[in-house]
This record gives sequence, C-alpha cells and structure tokens, in this order.
Amino acid sequence: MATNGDQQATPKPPPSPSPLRNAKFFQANMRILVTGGAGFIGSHLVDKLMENEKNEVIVADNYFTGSKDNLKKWIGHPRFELIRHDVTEPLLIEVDQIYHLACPASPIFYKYNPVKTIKTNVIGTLNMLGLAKRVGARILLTSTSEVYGDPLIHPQTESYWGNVNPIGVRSCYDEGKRVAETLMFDYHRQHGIEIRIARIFNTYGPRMNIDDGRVVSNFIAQALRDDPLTVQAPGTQTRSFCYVSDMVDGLIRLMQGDNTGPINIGNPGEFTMIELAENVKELINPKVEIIMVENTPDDPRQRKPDITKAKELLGWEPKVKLRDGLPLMEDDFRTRLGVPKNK
Ligand SMILES: NC(=O)c1ccc[n+]([C@@H]2O[C@H](COP(=O)([O-])OP(=O)(O)OC[C@H]3O[C@@H](n4cnc5c(N)ncnc54)[C@H](O)[C@@H]3O)[C@@H](O)[C@H]2O)c1
Ligand SMILES: O=C(O)[C@H]1O[C@H](OP(=O)(O)OP(=O)(O)OC[C@H]2O[C@@H](n3ccc(=O)[nH]c3=O)[C@H](O)[C@@H]2O)[C@H](O)[C@@H](O)[C@@H]1O
Repeated sequence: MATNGDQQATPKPPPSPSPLRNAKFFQANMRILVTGGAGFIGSHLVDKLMENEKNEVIVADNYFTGSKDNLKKWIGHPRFELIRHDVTEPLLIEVDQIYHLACPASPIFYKYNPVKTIKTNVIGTLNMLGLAKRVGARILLTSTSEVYGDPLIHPQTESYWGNVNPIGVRSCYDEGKRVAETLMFDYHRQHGIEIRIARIFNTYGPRMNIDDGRVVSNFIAQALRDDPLTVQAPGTQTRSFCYVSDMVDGLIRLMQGDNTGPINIGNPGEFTMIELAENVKELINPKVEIIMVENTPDDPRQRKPDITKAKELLGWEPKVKLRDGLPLMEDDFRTRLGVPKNK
C-alpha cells in the first residue's frame, strides 16, 4: 500500500489492472497517457518515456498552450499516438498509467479564461480519475507550489497547508489545483485508485513558448531581442528554478515508486527576480537594460521547496544549476528566434 500523504486511507484494494498485464504468452507494452503532452514539460516527459521500447505513449491535448511542433519527432512512430482532446470532456481509452498535466501553466494564459482554467483543473481531473478508475490505471497529477499561495513558512514543506486567496485572480489556478489534489485523495480513499501527486516548483528549459509570459522565458527572449528585462516590482520576490530534465526525472520516479505524495519537486536554489535578471544579463547580453515594471495582484513573495521527502522517498535531487541551465535554454531560443550567437 502506498505511503506518505494517505495515512487516513481505507484498505480498499485498487481496481484491477487490464487483464493484458497478466497475459502469459504476450506481455503487451505499457500504455501511458500524457494529458497536456504537447506542452513544455509534457513534451520532454514524452521524449523520456519514448526512450523505453516497452512504452506506448498517447498524448491528449487541446493545443491551448501546447503545439504539435513539440512532438514532431514522434508523429508517425508506431508506439506514439496524438489525440486532439479537451480533458473537460470524458476520454474513453485503455491505458495503464496516466500522467495528468493538462492545464495552462503561465499566469498570463491561466488568467486569460479563468472559468476554463478551473474547469480544466476540476472537471478535467474528475474525467481523468474516472478513466483511471474504469481501467485500473495509476494516475499522477502535476500540482504546483502555488497550492502554498503566498507562503508564510519558508522553505515550503508538504505539510504546510498554504496561504491562498480563494477569490483572487490567481485562484482559478491555485484553488483549482487544490481541488484537483482533493479529488485525487478522495478517489484514492473511496475507490482505491493508485495516485501520485507532484508539487512542481518553477520549471524552465528549451521549448517554453517564446511569448509564454513566465519570467525565465521573458528574460531570455528580451535579452536576445535587446529589449529591457522587465523585473516586476519589487524584484525582491524569490523563486527557485528547476531545469526540465531534472523535473522529468522526478516525475517518472514518483510514478514508478510507492509514495502517493504530495511531494515537492523543484530546485531549492533560491533567487530574487533582480538576481535572475542580473544572471541573464551577464550570461546572455551584458549590454541589455534592466527595468522595474508594475506587478500583478497576489504575486507570491517567496518560494523555495523543501525537498527532503523527494530525496528520501524518491532518491531524487536536481542536478542542473541555474547558471548551467540558462545557456541550454538560450541556445534553443536563439535557434527559434533566428539570433546567432556571434551577433
Ligand atoms: N512549468 C512550471 O513551472 C510548472 C510549475 C508548477 C506546475 N506545473 C504544472 O505542470 C503542467 C505542465 O505545465 P507546462 O509548464 O508544461 O505548461 P504548458 O502550458 O506548456 O502545457 C500545458 C499543456 O496542457 C494543454 N492543455 C491546457 N488545457 C487543456 C485542456 N483543457 N485539455 C487538454 N489539454 C489542455 C496545453 O495545450 C499544453 O499543451 C501543468 O499542469 C502545470 O500546472 C508547471
Ligand atoms: O512553479 C509554480 O508552482 C508556478 O510558478 C509559476 O508562477 P509564477 O512563479 O508566478 O511564475 P512567473 O510568471 O514566471 O513569475 C515569477 C516571478 O517573476 C516575476 N516576473 C515575471 C515576468 C516578468 O517579465 N518579470 C518578472 O519579474 C513575477 O512577478 C514573479 O514574481 C508558473 O507559471 C505556474 O504554472 C506554476 O504553477
């Protein structure tokens, strides 16, 4: 029985996996659904899962913030399938594992249609849990450090219940993810579903949308375009940035391990937004200007994961430091923006 956040779990057994898993003569591939697999983290996760020849990967995505381009190397591959699908509608397929990532992640995009964002988090997660229940699949939810809101304890441990504004402009996302976590545990206790919950902290890397609006992609694109780096006031707010390959490694370990979570997955290296801008300036364009601009409501003032649980329970910790990850993302942005290195 999985351990960690499920101390109150009843001993209800999980639904049976597909009879294919017990077949004597033909061991079918593991069929893995990745919702939101055309997005930034999802497409890197798909790359990693496809490396294993025993995996078949099915992506379901509505392309709101993701793109087929992120998956182009897999389109047509016999172990890969891409479905245009909105998770707010039921999905009837046969799978063994579900990585449930579908949800816009950049504040600009999740605030664009907040009602849709909360439907994606609540109805979308209900639909994926319903699917997990019918086919006996294990399901992993990519939750977020935003469940801690503007945290009053620092660094954030999984036992902290958070400081979230329930009626603010970010609530569609952070309260949406909190309800999604609740649904996961209710399905686990009531129906025995095998669940995994990752609380992801700010992740960056190649393939982020150039105009995604999140801070690392903004600063790198601005530096390459010779536009001022826009630090939102006061600039002393902190974030901890995790490189995407580390994140994918953590998610797969969580899915394959015995712990339900929630488990923080992030890089504890903490930077103010002014420090981040200075790093980008130094590494990418020493001539670029740094300016202070207005912030948006409810911006968390500090954020840093306590990753003791991830270390102990998953044997995971991040390997890529910010100053090593930024140049890798710079190369990708240069290619996509058509800005050569020696400009
Ligand atoms: N990147 C981060 O720093 C971060 C931090 C915390 C949590 N997360 C979570 O990780 C997941 C992936 O984030 P990302 O950074 O790759 O974001 P992303 O926006 O690049 O990817 C999200 C994907 O979900 C798809 N999607 C959105 N709504 C959908 C719907 N209703 N039906 C089907 N598909 C839908 C999008 O088209 C996109 O491909 C999200 O659940 C996000 O909340 C990300
Ligand atoms: O990791 C998380 O848990 C969450 O982090 C992010 O939310 P946020 O930290 O607000 O991400 P950004 O929009 O990148 O902002 C980070 C900080 O940079 C600042 N910022 C942003 C953009 C910019 O141009 N300049 C700037 O200074 C913001 O004010 C904020 O303080 C993600 O977008 C969420 O999807 C994710 O769930």
